[in-house]
Amino acid sequence: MRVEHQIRAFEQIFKSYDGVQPLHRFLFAYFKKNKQMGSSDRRWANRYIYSFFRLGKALMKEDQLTRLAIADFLCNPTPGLVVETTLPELKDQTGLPVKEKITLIQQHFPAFKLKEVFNFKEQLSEAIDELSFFESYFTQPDLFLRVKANDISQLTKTLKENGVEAITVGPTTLALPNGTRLEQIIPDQKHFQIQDLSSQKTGDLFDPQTWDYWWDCCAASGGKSLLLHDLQPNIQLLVSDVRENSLNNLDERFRDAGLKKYQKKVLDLLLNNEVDLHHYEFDGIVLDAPCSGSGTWGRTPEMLYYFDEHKVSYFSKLQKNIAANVVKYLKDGKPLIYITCSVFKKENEEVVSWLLENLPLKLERVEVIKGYGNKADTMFAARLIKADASNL
Ligand SMILES: C[S@@+](CC[C@H](N)C(=O)[O-])C[C@H]1O[C@@H](n2cnc3c(N)ncnc32)[C@H](O)[C@@H]1O
Repeated sequence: MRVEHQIRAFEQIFKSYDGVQPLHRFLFAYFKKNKQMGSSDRRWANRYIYSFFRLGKALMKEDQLTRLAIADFLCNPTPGLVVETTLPELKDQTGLPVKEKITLIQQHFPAFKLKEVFNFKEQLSEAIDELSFFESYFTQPDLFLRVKANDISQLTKTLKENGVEAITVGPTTLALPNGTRLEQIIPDQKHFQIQDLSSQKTGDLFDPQTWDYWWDCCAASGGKSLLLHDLQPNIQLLVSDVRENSLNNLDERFRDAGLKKYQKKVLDLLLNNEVDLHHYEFDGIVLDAPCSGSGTWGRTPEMLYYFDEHKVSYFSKLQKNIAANVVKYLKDGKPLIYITCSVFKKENEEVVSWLLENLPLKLERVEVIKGYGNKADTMFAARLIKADASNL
């Protein structure tokens, strides 16, 4: 029977996946190896495994098939065969809003606790509304584009002609349904950047001035540098990262965006970099720090199941050490922009408190950028100004 076939495919994937690599990468290799799976098999397997992880650790005492049916019910507006056969009493309710579906699940399964979807003891950052945040896991986040204001209407039109409804969420931001195959519609991606809405909003704290010299010190492939450059094209930039291969992807993106004045270095910011940096003094530093990524798990829900909470303390220590090593290259009176895509207090407010206590910094602005109401990631950003230590 078809439903049994779907369930077997789901079970085999679940059994062979151990959470070590990102699920999308694992599935890519898995489908390549299991060529007997047709496109419909792959689509259903994808839907089931992602929905399953979105349930986090809720109702762990229920059997796996019941949990799969509950997850599929909560995450999808149309019924799958698993819901039809395992929870037939709910199969006509799949089109209801998520909130109402949660209430139905609570009625059928009184042991269901929303907070077990995000089952971590670490405290969340204070500004986060827990229930809305937990609920957001049942909705797949959107795909966001950052577009030049002049290009937004043409891009919206092209997308529409190709059957994609883009929503304008700001003067330079479009939201698209996740899974939109952009590269097939617009192969030349020179006129926009794929960047989450909350990540775009971190730019509100940058405020770069003409001819400033900024350092994007954990640059990866340069998302924040491109944002800086769009805010103020006349700046000079140093971009660095510990991973050389991530920096390799950046040249083409920068060229396409017209970002020419930059220097690139591979630097491990846990080490002493005096030899490389002794003559540098920056007008601004963006520290987009390595973190748990817990604000982005709506896109990688496997983490709700596999994340090892002990890593939060590890990241917190790393963040403090990196910050301490970069602040010495900042001019007095100039900003350090500390950013994480974490929702944990230990990586956010607690790191900022530590920075204020231990480094010559004053807090100018701090914000939890809540993406859960906008189908976006949740991020944390603080703007800290370097003060002459004698004035503190
Ligand atoms: C959150 S990601 C940066 C994302 C990037 N800024 C963007 O906008 O796409 C954090 C980066 O920190 C880098 N990183 C981790 N440990 C580091 C270290 N010890 N020194 C320098 N960079 C490090 C990682 O390689 C990773 O690329």
